[in-house]
Amino acid sequence: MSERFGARLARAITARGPLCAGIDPHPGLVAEWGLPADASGLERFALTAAEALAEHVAIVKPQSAFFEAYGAKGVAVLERVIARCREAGALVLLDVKRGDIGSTMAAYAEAYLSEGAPLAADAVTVSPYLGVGALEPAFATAAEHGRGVFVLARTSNPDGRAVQTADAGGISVAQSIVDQLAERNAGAEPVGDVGVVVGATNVPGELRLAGLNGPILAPGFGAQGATAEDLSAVFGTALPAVLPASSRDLLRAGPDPASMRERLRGVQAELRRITAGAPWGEVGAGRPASG
Ligand SMILES: O=c1ccn([C@@H]2O[C@H](COP(=O)(O)O)[C@@H](O)[C@H]2O)c(=O)[nH]1
Repeated sequence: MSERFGARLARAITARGPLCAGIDPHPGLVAEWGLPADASGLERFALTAAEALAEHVAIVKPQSAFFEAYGAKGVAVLERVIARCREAGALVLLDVKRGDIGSTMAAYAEAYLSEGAPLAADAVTVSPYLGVGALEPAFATAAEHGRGVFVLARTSNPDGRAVQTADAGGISVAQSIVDQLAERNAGAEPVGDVGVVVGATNVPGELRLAGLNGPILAPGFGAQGATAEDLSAVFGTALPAVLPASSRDLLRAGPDPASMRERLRGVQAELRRITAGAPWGEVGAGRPASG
């Protein structure tokens, strides 16, 4: 069996910091970069971003939707972007937000998490709307191949609030997802292989995350308005397990790679300031994690 994802992630973050750089080739950004609205423009955009950023971050998150929009050619570009990021020593978290009944989930797991699959990444995002149990094939395939899974819990968009904060027997739906995943990660060192997605735009104190023993992907940082201070406030003592994710804020500095790297360095400096050198992954067990 390959080395576990949680161990690989912790090592990468210790070397390069916790920022997760997103590659989201929004059509508007592709146009702003002066590139054509076709698969060749998509490829120039995504590979330029990968070359500028991937060497300097622990983890890169391509957003699959923007590649799928170009059909088979776009998916072929995505394969090349995954390969390029991994060559640069970054882990790749493919943002696909898949979720289905278990038998279909097994096919998604093969597509994204099995060895040798054309779109295999180091980790993927999944949706628990069909039940955390339905995601079992993804957890199993990920574990078998040293890969990870990030489950949506409390997303960064305002529309997520109603369903995710609904009552699930005395706790919120989001908290029940976190708690179920915490059981899976129990005892893993330095952290488990199953993470959650919790937006940096959320209200401090809404979730108890300290017991998760897994990584927390925090989109909403940057273009959606959350700042480094918000990360501190929202995640509290769980901050050492957080991977702040930022896409447009970095990509808007392009197409010049040096300008993108300069923006990246600025964001990384901000993150060092709020984490004050605390080792990544060491969350105070049993303490309230946020708020
Ligand atoms: O709750 C969520 C889950 C995923 N995302 C994704 O993250 C990036 C954010 O991009 P920015 O440009 O930094 O806003 C994007 O791919 C989303 O699909 C999220 O925003 N919130």
